[in-house]
Amino acid sequence: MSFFERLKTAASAEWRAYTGHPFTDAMADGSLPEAAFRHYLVQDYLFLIEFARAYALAIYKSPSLADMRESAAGLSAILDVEMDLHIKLCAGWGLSPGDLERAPPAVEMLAYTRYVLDAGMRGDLLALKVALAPCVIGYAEIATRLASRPGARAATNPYSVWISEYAGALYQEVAANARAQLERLASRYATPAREAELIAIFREATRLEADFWEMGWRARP
Ligand SMILES: Cc1ncc(C[n+]2csc(CCO)c2C)c(N)n1
Repeated sequence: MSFFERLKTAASAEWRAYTGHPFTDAMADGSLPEAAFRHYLVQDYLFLIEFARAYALAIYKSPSLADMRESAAGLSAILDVEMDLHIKLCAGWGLSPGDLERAPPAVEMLAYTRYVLDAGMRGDLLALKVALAPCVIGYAEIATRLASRPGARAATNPYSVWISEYAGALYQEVAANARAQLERLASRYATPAREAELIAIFREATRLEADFWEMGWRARP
């Protein structure tokens, strides 16, 4: 079994709660109230700013130039691609990038981003990439599942743009690269003695991802 499969198996209850959250199903069938999605997306913009810092930390923590380039590509995927989706969608509600940056941060956003940054600061690159894995690999898995639902990508679904973005080739490749890098790092730096610590980081980050959906889900009118 691959390293990532072992992490997922060890955190299977948390992984299921995250990747199968009702928020995601409601995006697929278009029934998610706009207010819930809007709250999620504004907080996700703040989340991406902090995650950009986590990728910058990963560049710093990289033992090799190849690892550095890998994290630099992730950083650019956030700053140059992913945030554009948020800016475009929020512009439709009359929100400017400045409005988004000034939004009051939710505790779920703070808890998750602080956790990942802290895991990265006290640990090595592998620990940081394990903390980032639920985010990068999870969204690719969720979007692929949602895109396979009938009507999910139809123009009548207000969430088709979001689904198509993460189910699209670009993000699928970002996730595949992240997964391959995780396997490479694990083969070099994971030892049986470290496995419990790495599983604990993965489980906690996955739980905080589910809490992030839950934050949006609670914002339903
Ligand atoms: C709560 C939350 N979790 C995951 C992602 C997805 N994501 C964040 S950074 C990144 C990698 C490079 O773009 C990806 C796929 C998100 N947007 N919000």
